[in-house]
Amino acid sequence: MKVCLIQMNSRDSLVENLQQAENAVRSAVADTHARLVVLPELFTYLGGTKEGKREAGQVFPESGAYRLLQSLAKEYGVYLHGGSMIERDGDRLYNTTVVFDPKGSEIAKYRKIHLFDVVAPDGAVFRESDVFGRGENIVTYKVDDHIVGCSICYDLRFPELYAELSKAGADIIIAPAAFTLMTGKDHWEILCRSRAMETQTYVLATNQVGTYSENGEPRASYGHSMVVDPWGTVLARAQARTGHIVASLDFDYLNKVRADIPVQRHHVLGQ
Ligand SMILES: NC(=O)CCC(=O)C(=O)O
Repeated sequence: MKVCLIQMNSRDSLVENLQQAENAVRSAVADTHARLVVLPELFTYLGGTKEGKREAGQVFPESGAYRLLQSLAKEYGVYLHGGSMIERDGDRLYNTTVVFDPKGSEIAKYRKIHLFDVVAPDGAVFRESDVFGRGENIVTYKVDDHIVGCSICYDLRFPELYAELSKAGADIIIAPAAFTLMTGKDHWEILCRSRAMETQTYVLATNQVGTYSENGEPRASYGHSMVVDPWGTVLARAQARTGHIVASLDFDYLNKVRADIPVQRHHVLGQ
């Protein structure tokens, strides 16, 4: 199965971000003919202000970002994993992934479980829970015969979520992200490779890249989106610029890794 990860530089303009995403999906599909295409976290609106986030909130299924992804999935006949967008449900906002199948039908919706409430060592303050409600459900869906598990960005730091997705049968786990430059340079690759090795799955980690601002403060995302195989090897890696990467997933190889080191059968604690 061919997969394509799109690395974007989203900012605080919904209109410009949707144009950027549409152009990126069109050129990625034309270039790679991938079966599964993945966008990054908050591709519709990143940073900005609390009011801006509320205005950019998308009501499902009628709002623009939802319709755009639906029509692109159908036009190209691909599975489109919509990174995440700001979802508005009544008064509440969520950081939400929506996934469409090649007919343009919604097949999964995942709300980010672990919200990024952190003061980074460089003093940058992130308080996602000031804006977003927390998701409560573990979500998987199927691409052809393969189960795909959903996570978003900070979720990468919580191996118990990945263990649950693995128990649910995931062969692929997807992590759209807006991982910070500051933390990403030290942690991103190690986290992606660790989660892939522990779960013996393909991890598709699609990051934002470049600068934006949040409440007037400068922010930067790390880039370096990557596809990691179940052995922990990086199959494809983006640099620190917008664009896309492609990789072919080999499920015979996945089965071999699981047969060689059968960790899923050897858990004795907490399973
Ligand atoms: N958007 C996020 O969840 C950021 C997570 C992050 O940068 C980290 O270091 O963790």
